[in-house]
Amino acid sequence: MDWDQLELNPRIIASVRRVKLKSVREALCVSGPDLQRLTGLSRSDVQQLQSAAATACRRRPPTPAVLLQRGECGLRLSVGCPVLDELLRGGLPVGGVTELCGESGAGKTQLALQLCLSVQYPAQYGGLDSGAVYICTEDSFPIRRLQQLILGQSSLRPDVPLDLISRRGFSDHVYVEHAADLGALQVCLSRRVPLLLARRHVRLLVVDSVAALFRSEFLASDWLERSKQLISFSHTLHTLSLEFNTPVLCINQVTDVFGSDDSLGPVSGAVSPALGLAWANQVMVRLMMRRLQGTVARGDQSSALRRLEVAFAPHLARDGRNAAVWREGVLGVDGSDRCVITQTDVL
Ligand SMILES: Nc1ncnc2c1ncn2[C@@H]1O[C@H](COP(=O)(O)OP(=O)(O)OP(=O)(O)O)[C@@H](O)[C@H]1O
Repeated sequence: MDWDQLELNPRIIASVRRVKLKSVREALCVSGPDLQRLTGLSRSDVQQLQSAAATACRRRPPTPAVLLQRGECGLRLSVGCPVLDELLRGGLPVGGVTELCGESGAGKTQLALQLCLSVQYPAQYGGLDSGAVYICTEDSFPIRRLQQLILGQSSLRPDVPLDLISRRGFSDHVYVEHAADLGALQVCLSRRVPLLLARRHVRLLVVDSVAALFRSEFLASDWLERSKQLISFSHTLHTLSLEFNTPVLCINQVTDVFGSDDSLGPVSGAVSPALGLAWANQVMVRLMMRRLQGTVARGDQSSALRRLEVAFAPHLARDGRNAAVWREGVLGVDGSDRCVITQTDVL
């Protein structure tokens, strides 16, 4: 950054130039009286100089609310399906943390893998022309399923020219990390992930899943320590997301909801995202994936019916779309005769 970029009186800039400080940042390493002595400026001139330099050097990422206000959250990462993109007004917001929660087998990992491929397309096809980093905390990375999804890209993405799909080395741009405990996660998020983001190798961060580590490492009585760690973890995610303009997707499990009288056991069919309010307050968008009582038929194939719902988001209505997991990926049920719902309780 050059001195001319600072909003300062040209007389002050001329004086500071004579001293030959290497950079604007260096001016902040010299005390006020020393700057006065070196430049011959008055105390108030030096104060103006220091505050202009500090403002210019401060890299405070704007909050999601500010980004939304400025319309900078407009950039989205497509999910790779028009029906689901329509629900999300284009896909995942690029600045902020999105949580995808749901019961086991709901299809969360399937959607996350699909996003790892979608991010690799150019912007005109809803991608960010970059790779993804996928942090596994619990299970091993589903490499076979990823390869199957790569082979299915031509069916999933009829909007993309075939030669563009076949030229992409999709699997070379998905960086897999394993973090078995909070210490390993911290190392990963503070060293390797920022490096991948800074070098523009990736522009999507997936954590699968957040609940696993925070559930296993803390006893119920450690709730205060757990909340502190959760807030510090989410702060790291927000900073990475906003500094590198990168969507962050956190997968989370759900827990059964118990009625007021615990002896009656869990309320049938009622679940709530794991990790409670301390975590819920840290995410910008919460999506929920559920398995419904029904199936979707397509030709001679059928699949269990699912539903992707917006639980909360600053820019989205609470709404949902029915979906299914196919060999080529997760697709919303689109009302055309391609998919027939044979039995369901929610439409
Ligand atoms: N090749 C495939 N073709 C069709 N459906 C598939 C295929 N592979 C997986 N599925 C569906 O995806 C489901 C698993 O989804 P996924 O692994 O995303 O669940 P999840 O929500 O991440 O669960 P968990 O929290 O246990 O990891 C399977 O039960 C199956 O219905």
